[in-house]
Amino acid sequence: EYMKYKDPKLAINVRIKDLMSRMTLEEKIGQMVQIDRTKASNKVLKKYLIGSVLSGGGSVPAKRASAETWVDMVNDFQKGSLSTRLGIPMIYGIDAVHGHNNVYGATVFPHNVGLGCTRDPALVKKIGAATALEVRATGIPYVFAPCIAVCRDPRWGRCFESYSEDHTIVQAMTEIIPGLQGDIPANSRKGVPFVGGKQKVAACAKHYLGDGGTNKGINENNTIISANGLFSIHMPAYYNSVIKGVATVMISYSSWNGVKMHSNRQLITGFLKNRLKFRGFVISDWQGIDRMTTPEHANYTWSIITGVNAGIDMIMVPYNYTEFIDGIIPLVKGKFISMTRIDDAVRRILRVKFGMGLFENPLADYSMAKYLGKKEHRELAREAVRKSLVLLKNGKYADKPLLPLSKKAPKILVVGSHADNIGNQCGGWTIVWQGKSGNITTGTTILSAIKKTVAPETKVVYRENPDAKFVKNNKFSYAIVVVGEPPYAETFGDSLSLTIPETGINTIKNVCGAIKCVVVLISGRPVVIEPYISQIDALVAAWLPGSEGQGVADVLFGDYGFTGKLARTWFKNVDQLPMNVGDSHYDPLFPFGFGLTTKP
Ligand SMILES: OC[C@@H]1[C@@H](O)[C@H](O)[C@@H](O)c2nc(CNc3ccccc3)cn21
Repeated sequence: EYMKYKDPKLAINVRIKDLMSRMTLEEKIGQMVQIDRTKASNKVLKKYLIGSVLSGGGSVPAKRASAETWVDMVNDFQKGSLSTRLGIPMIYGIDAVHGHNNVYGATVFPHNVGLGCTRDPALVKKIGAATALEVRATGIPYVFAPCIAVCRDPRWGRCFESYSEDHTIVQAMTEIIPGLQGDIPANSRKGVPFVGGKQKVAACAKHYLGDGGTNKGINENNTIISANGLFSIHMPAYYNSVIKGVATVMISYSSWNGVKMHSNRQLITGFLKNRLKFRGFVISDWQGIDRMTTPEHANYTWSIITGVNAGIDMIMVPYNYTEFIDGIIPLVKGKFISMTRIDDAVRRILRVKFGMGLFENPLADYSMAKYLGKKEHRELAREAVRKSLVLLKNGKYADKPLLPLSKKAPKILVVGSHADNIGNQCGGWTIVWQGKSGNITTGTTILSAIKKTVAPETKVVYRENPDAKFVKNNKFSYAIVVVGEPPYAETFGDSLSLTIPETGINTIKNVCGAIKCVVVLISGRPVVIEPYISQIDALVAAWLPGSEGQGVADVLFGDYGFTGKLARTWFKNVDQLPMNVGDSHYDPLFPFGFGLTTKP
C-alpha cells in the first residue's frame, strides 16, 4: 500500500521522517552495519537487516569475474534487502582508488602520487567520471575514494595514495569528487551529500583525520602535531570535499596526539558534523572500532559505545556482525548510546540512499557493462600517465639532452624488473589488496609501448637484468632502464630505508655504467637514488602509472613533452625525513615543484 517514504515525488526529509517513524530499533541498527561480501548472502541480509556490504581489497565474486558476474552478485544481495519488511536497499561499497582496481579488465589509472604531479584538477575530475562508469558497470554505487591524505613522510606505506605533501594540491584534486558523484546543483545547501544518478557513485573522503601525518610515517600510528598544524595541513581538503557534496567520510585508524580518531567525538561530531555541517554519513575503517584498543578487540563493548558516540554512523564490521548487533542493542536499551545518536546515524545513511536514488534504482542491469575498460577511459589514463611523469635529469651535460629519445636508433636495449610487468607498474590496490607482480590484468606494459612507438626498423632488445658484458658488446644506441619498488599496500609498504630492491640497483649499475641510459623509476614515493645519480644520464619519476604504459613511451620518444612537476620533495637521504616544502631546514635532491621540460 502507499507509504510516503516510497514516493520519489516527496521531499527527502519527508521520506526520511516517514521511514524512521516506521523502523524498529533492530531495523535502525541493521542500517549501521556494513559486512564483507564473504559473509554476506541474500539470507543474511534479510535476516539481520544489514544496510551495507563491501568488497575488501581483492575480494571478488570469481577470478577475472565479468561485469555481469559482479552485477549478479550485487543484485542477489540487494534482493535480500528488498525482501525485508520495509525493503530498504543496501549499498555496496568498494575501493576504486585508481580506477575500478579490484576488477580484471578495468582501466587502472595512475595512483594519486602521480596525479598530483599533473597539477590538472580538470583531468582528475574526468578520471572520477570514468571511474564512476566502470564501477556502475559492475552494479556498484559506492566507492571508498578519494584518499585525501596529505602524506608528510614518504616512509608511510600509503604515501602513494596521497596527491601531495602540499595540502593546496590535495584540495585542488578533490575535483575527483564531482567527477565521481556529479556536480552539486548551484543552489544546493553546502554539506548535503549529492550523487547525480545511475552513472555516478557515492564517494568517500578518507581517512579523517591526519592519516598522512603519522610519526615516521608508521601506518595507523600517532600524528603528533598542534591543533593549528592539524587544521592547516590535514583539514583543508575536507572543507572542499564537504562543500562539493561528498556523500561519506571514512575515519582514520591513526591517532591525533595519542587519541584514536575512531574515538574522537570533538573532531567527528563537534567539527565535521556540527561546524562543517557535513550531512552525509561517517563510516569506520575495517575493524576500525576493534582497533581502538590494544590489543584490538580487547573491549568490544567499550569500542562500540565510544565509536558510535564519537559520531561513527556506519561500522565496517566486517565479519562479526552478530557480535556487533547483539552488543549494541542492549547498550541502546541501557542508554549507554542514546536513541538520538542512533537516529542521527540512520538519518544520515538514509539521506545518502534516498539522495542517490537507490530506493528508485536498487538493482543494476548489464546495460553499463560496456564501460568496463573502455578505450576512451584507457586513452584518458594514457594522458594522465603522460602528465604525471617528472623529468629529473636529462643528460650529463646541459647542452646534450638525452630526451626525447630517437625513434630511429638502429638497436636499443630495454631492461629492468618493471619494464614488462603490468602488476609492477600498477602498484598496490590492484586486482588483489597488496597488488602483485606479473600479468595480473589487461593493459600495456612499458616495453610493449616502446616497441609500438619506435620505427619498424629499430631493433628492441629486452633483458630483465643483463650483465655488463652483454650491454657493452652489442652496440646499443642507448638503454631504457625500468626499475623500482614492488607493489605494496598499507603497513606492508612502511619503509624506514626507502631503497629499491638490490636487483634494480644492480641493473642501473650494470647498464648505466656501460652505455647511455634513461632510468624510469616506478615507485609510490621518492626513494633513495642520490648515490646513483652521477652514473645515470636521464632520470624519469613515473610513480605508479597503472595499466596504460603507452603514456610513458609517448613522452620518452617526444610525441609529447615532459610537463610534470614534483608534488613531493625528493630527499637526498632518509636521515633528513620528514622534510617538506616550506620547512626551515630544506636541503632536497630535487625540490617540491621541480620538473625539467622537453618540447614535443
Ligand atoms: O577496503 C576497505 C578499507 C579501505 O577503504 C581503507 O582505505 C583501508 O584502510 C582498509 N584497510 C582494510 C583492511 N585492512 C587490513 C589490515 C590488516 C589485516 C586485514 C585487513 C580495509 N580497508
